[in-house]
Amino acid sequence: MSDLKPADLAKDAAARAAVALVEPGMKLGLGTGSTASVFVRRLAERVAAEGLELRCAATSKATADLATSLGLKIETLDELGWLDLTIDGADEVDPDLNLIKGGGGAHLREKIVATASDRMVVIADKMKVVEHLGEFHLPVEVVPFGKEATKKLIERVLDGHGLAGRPVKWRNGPEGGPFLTDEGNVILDLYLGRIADPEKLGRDLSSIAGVVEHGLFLNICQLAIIGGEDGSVVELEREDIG
Ligand SMILES: O=C[C@H](O)[C@H](O)[C@H](O)COP(=O)(O)O
Repeated sequence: MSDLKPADLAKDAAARAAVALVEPGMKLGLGTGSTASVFVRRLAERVAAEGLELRCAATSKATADLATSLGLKIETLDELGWLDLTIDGADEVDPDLNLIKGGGGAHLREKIVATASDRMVVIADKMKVVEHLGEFHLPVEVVPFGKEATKKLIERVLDGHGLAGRPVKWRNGPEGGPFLTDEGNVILDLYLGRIADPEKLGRDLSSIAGVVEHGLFLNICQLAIIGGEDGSVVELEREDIG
């Protein structure tokens, strides 16, 4: 991967460090997005070079397609049952290793896979590390049926969090129509700014019937590998916190 742009070097540094965590025989969850894709490429290189025996589940059709094209065999999460390790990217990482995910709309499957794993490790470039979650929009996956009523209920939740009037926008797909997730749902992006109480916001959003899943990943990630453009990596562990 000598043709990497400088901005991708940080992702590659984090991905390479994550590949070193993979052990023979592991059941592995593969994340979604540009950083997770670099990891999948590096993993495929190691598997080819070492003949590593692994079993992998993907968090999206896109990742499954990429992995398969690189010679990795993808099985369903149900076939694997439980995973040893999931490696994924993130849109924001806070000092407690809480995350915003779903910039690519894959956070539902990503959360199912991450929480069915003994360990979730996030790989990211330095730009993703924030003091407080919320500068990146918060994606919420919503069932299409009655979506405008669900939007009203979400706005009511935001009022209760002192976030009244913050923009909320249905995400569009590449063709201009609504973005559809792998599960056939739509995404409402919440442009909130600083989220003062992510735990409560997450609970309140999850209590709405039409909400399938939000992009707050709280107390799920155990390790964040943060890459720098100079190829350096910094590891932040959950045990280090507090
Ligand atoms: O839905 C997408 C995922 O949550 C991604 O892992 C996240 O958006 C980060 O993506 P990227 O590595 O492309 O910045």
